[in-house]
Amino acid sequence: MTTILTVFTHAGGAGKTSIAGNIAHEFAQRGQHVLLIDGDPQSNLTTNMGVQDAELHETLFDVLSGDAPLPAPRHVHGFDLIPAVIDLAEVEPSIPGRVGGILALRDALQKESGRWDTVIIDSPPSLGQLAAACALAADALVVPIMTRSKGLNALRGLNRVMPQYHRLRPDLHVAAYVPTMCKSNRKEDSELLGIVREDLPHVTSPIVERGAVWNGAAEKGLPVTVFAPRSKEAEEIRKITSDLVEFLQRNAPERGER
Ligand SMILES: Nc1ncnc2c1ncn2[C@@H]1O[C@H](COP(=O)(O)OP(=O)(O)OP(=O)(O)O)[C@@H](O)[C@H]1O
Repeated sequence: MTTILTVFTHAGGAGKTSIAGNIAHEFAQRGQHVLLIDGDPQSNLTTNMGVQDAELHETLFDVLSGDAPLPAPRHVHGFDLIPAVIDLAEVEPSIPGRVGGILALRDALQKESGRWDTVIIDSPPSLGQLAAACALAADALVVPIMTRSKGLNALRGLNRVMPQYHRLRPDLHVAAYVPTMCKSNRKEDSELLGIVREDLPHVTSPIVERGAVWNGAAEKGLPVTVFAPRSKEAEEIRKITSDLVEFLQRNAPERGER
C-alpha cells in the first residue's frame, strides 16, 4: 500500500520545498521505497536535490496534459525523483479543459499503487489548477505554517479550497501542520506557535529559522541530513518525520487502513 502526501500551502517561502525533499530523504533513510515529485515549475526541489539537467518529458507534463503514465523517475540520494522544469507551468491552462484532468496525477499514481511505500509531492505556492492536481493526488496533505500572521492568513486559503477538493476527494485530509521559520526569541512567533498548537490537530515540532544550513544544503544539491547530519536542522527533519509517521499511524485505523 502506498501513502501519497502532498506538501501544500499557497503561501510563498513557508519552507514547503525544504520539507518535501528532506522528509522524502528521511523516509528513504528509514528503509522506505520513496518517490518524490516536484510539482512546482520553479523547480527548486529538483535543483535542491542536485538535478540541474531535467527535461520536460521527465516531468508531470504528459501526465497532466494527456493522461500519460508517470515518467521514468531519476534515482537520487536513495529515492526516486520526478523532476520539474519551468516549462511545466505551460500545462496549467490545459488541466481544467479535460475530463478528469484535475485527477490525472491521482489516476497515474493509483495505476502504480504499491510500487513505492511513500510518495511525496511538492506543490506550487498557489491555489491554481496545478496546485489542485497535486493536492487531489494525495491521501493527505502536509501543511507548513510560518509562525507569522502571514502563516495564519494562509490557512484561510486552505479552508477556502478544502470544501471544493472534498467534492472530488471526500477522504482528503491534513495529516500534519508543520510550524516553520520560527524564532523562539520573537514574541509574535511564540504567541502564534501557541495559537497553532491550541487550535489545530496534528501539529509537528517546529522548524526554527536559521538560514545557513538550509541554504548551504540547497546550494550543494543535498538533503540537510547528508549536508550536515549532526546539525539542529537535520535533527528537526528527523523529529518532524517521526511526528508525521505517528500521525499517519494514528489516522490509519479511522480510514480503514493497516
Ligand atoms: N528553517 C529555515 N530557516 C531559514 N531559511 C530556510 C529554512 N527553511 C528553508 N529556508 C530557505 O528559505 C527559502 C525558501 O524555502 P523553500 O524553498 O523551502 O520554501 P517554499 O515554501 O517551497 O517556497 P516557494 O514559495 O518557492 O514554494 C530557501 O532559500 C530555503 O533554503
